[in-house]
Amino acid sequence: MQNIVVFGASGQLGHCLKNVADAKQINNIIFPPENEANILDTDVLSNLFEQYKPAYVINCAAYTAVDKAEDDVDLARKINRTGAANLAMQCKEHGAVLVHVSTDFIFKGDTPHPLVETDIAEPISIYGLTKLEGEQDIARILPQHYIIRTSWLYSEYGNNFAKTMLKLGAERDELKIIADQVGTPTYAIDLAAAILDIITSGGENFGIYHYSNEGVTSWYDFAKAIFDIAGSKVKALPIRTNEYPTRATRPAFSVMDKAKIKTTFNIEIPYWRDSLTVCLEKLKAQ
Ligand SMILES: NC(=O)C1=CN([C@@H]2O[C@H](COP(=O)(O)OP(=O)(O)OC[C@H]3O[C@@H](n4cnc5c(N)ncnc54)[C@H](OP(=O)(O)O)[C@@H]3O)[C@@H](O)[C@H]2O)C=CC1
Ligand SMILES: Cc1cn([C@H]2C[C@H](O)[C@@H](COP(=O)(O)OP(=O)(O)O[C@H]3O[C@@H](C)C(=O)[C@@H](O)[C@H]3O)O2)c(=O)[nH]c1=O
Repeated sequence: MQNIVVFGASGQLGHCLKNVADAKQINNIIFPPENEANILDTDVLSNLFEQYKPAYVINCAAYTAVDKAEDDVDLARKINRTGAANLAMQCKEHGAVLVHVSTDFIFKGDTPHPLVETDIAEPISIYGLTKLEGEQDIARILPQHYIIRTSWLYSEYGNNFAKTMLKLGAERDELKIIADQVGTPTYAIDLAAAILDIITSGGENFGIYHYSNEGVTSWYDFAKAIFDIAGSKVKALPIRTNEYPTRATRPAFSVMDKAKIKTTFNIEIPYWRDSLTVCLEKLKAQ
């Protein structure tokens, strides 16, 4: 099999891809460090594509600070839109397939049903808008793409809600957590495994796919599960969105329908609480 190159290798999902690729003994996968693989530097990209001649490129590089993006629009757009477009152009020139990771935050969050890939995207934050622009540029430039929208990523790596809850839970007696934003957490290790399964299947079912863990929850219930499984004594109090003001607005409902990815690639998706248990066990063992 030809080379796979991962951009954004030091981030949360990049780490998980490395972990899963090692476990699956996939050896033809390259993880160049960010300082040697800036997706905004087209000369650097050109050299990397010449050097590794990838058949597949996985883009995990992104501006993911949702609140900060509201005041840092130019940089968020550069990384989430221009960076994604740069990779698509390089892929087009060098005959590579691009696997790009996107987000549930491209949706407004007001549908009465789990979101399917063809539902209208209507972002309500700068992060969501710039991620959508990235998707649209890729689709325009490169038909050979997989855009995988995921939600509420967490793992033992990087910064994420699960690790924040464990940290705050150890410092405080009680925590107020939003209970009226509903979605599905995704263990980044499960997503990494799904991405590598799609690539190694070698098919050409290009397009947009939704992937999260199975089930539905709120941030409050997610936090409660984290505390229960970890044995934390902290008291979690459910609150409404307006009781926890944030710079960016987040979707109230961003549960995604995964039928397309499951049937196309024959993927089995774990239930969110089962995967959370696995992750918390790994964190405990660290
Ligand atoms: N985290 C989440 O909850 C969710 C994430 N997603 C999407 O999943 C993908 C992976 O997210 P996740 O791993 O959590 O994100 P992280 O923030 O952990 O990782 C993003 C990585 O991108 C790197 N990066 C930023 N700018 C550039 C650049 N110009 N060139 C190369 N690399 C760059 C960052 O490096 P540095 O740290 O040095 O800036 C970082 O290593 C992203 O596309 C994100 O939008 C989707 C849904 C949920
Ligand atoms: C820390 C904290 C957060 N919250 C709320 C705020 C917010 O609505 C929700 C999650 O907060 P966070 O800031 O950790 O997560 P956030 O950065 O909003 O997570 C999002 O990240 C981007 C990258 C995505 O693509 C999304 O899918 C989603 O995972 O929990 C509380 O209610 N109480 C708290 O103590």
